[in-house]
Amino acid sequence: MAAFAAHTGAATSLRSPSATAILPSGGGGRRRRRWGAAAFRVSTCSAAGRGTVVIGLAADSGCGKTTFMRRLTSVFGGEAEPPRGSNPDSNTLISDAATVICLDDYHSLDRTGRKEKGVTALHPRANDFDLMYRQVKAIKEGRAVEKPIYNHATGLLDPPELIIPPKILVLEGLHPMYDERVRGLLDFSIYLDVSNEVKFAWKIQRDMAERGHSLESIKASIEARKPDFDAYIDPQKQHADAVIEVLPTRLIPDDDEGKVQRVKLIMKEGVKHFAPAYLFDEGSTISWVPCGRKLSCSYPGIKFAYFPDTYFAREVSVLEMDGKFDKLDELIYVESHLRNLSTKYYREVTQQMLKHADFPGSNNGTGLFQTIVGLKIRHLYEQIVAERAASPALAAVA
Ligand SMILES: Nc1ncnc2c1ncn2[C@@H]1O[C@H](COP(=O)(O)OP(=O)(O)OP(=O)(O)O)[C@@H](O)[C@H]1O
Ligand SMILES: O=C(CO)[C@H](O)[C@H](O)COP(=O)(O)O
Repeated sequence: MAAFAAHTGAATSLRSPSATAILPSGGGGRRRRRWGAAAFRVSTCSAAGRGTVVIGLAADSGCGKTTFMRRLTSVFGGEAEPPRGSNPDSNTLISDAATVICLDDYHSLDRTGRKEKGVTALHPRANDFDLMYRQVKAIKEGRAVEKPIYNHATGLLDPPELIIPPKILVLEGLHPMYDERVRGLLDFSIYLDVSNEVKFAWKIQRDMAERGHSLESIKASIEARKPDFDAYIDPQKQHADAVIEVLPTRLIPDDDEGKVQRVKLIMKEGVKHFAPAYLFDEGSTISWVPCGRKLSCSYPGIKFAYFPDTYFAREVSVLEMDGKFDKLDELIYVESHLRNLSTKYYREVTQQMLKHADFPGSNNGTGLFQTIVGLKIRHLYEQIVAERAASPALAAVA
């Protein structure tokens, strides 16, 4: 418990590991829980010292957040693993530099509570934004917190786990940009915008094949969530610094198989420490078919585009890829035509993609753009650290 004592500091929201605490309400009422030291895992991440850099990743369930997180933590080095020796149903992932927390842990209503009150997990009433704000702020300021755990296996709120401030904290989930106070703590934010058609295809693939759900129940669950998705989740994309949009292909007329996707990386201009990647010539409008002698393409081929645009009245740069790669090692040909990738060495994008060739989306724009955003976040993190090192006053207020 030495590490715990060292990090608790003055956070008023912190509780002693053996104390009784009031947790966010579940099952319709406030619940009292008692927990012991065995429930906690002391993170191997060292405290950031100069303040944690906080990244937000928003998307609906089943839109690829976990896959993106695995790509992102890999860019920083080391495998992301669940906390060791703690709750096996923890949603947290810890790697050398980053800790990823899932915002489902801030559900204030458990599964029964939501059913009783007739709200979905996407509704703000089912989530404790006050606690989310207090805890993210504490971590950003270098103080450990005891974060609740929402157990997806049981649908209950479990005893909390200790989160020690890492160098990089990633908030992944339904609502990282919903609450203005939490949004204000983010150093960078991403929204994964998967179109209904594609979302449906992915859900069917996962929930039917891996979770044994029926087609009807998947359709019903998507329909039931849609009003709250439209009201509370989707609008967050206007606040994101980068949006990865996944759409049906335009290369196959009336495609109904959903195996090929058109993916857009929408990058806000003017974001500190974030210079959008581009194709050939910054600020131009470009359409590029790389298939030919240097890139193998089977039907329906590959088409790239790059252009300036506006998104929610903000200036953005857009990179677009429609189609899929046949041979991932040939990706170097595409990589060598992209600029401002924030790579540290030749072929880094290609290497990252090859390293995770078994991840979903590795042969298309989802994997490529997630990898590029991962590199951009590493660059942003390094810039923030360098800036704080150069200006101790900045570090103090971070
Ligand atoms: N880029 C992709 N291309 C194809 N399928 C994908 C892609 N990303 C995710 N999927 C599919 O969607 C499923 C969900 O992906 P993932 O677990 O990364 O999403 P998630 O947002 O973390 O989901 P949840 O919030 O429900 O845990 C995967 O099992 C996979 O079938
Ligand atoms: O939208 C979700 C985010 O992952 C889940 O549906 C929500 O967290 C509720 O989880 P469960 O369905 O396991 O009770």
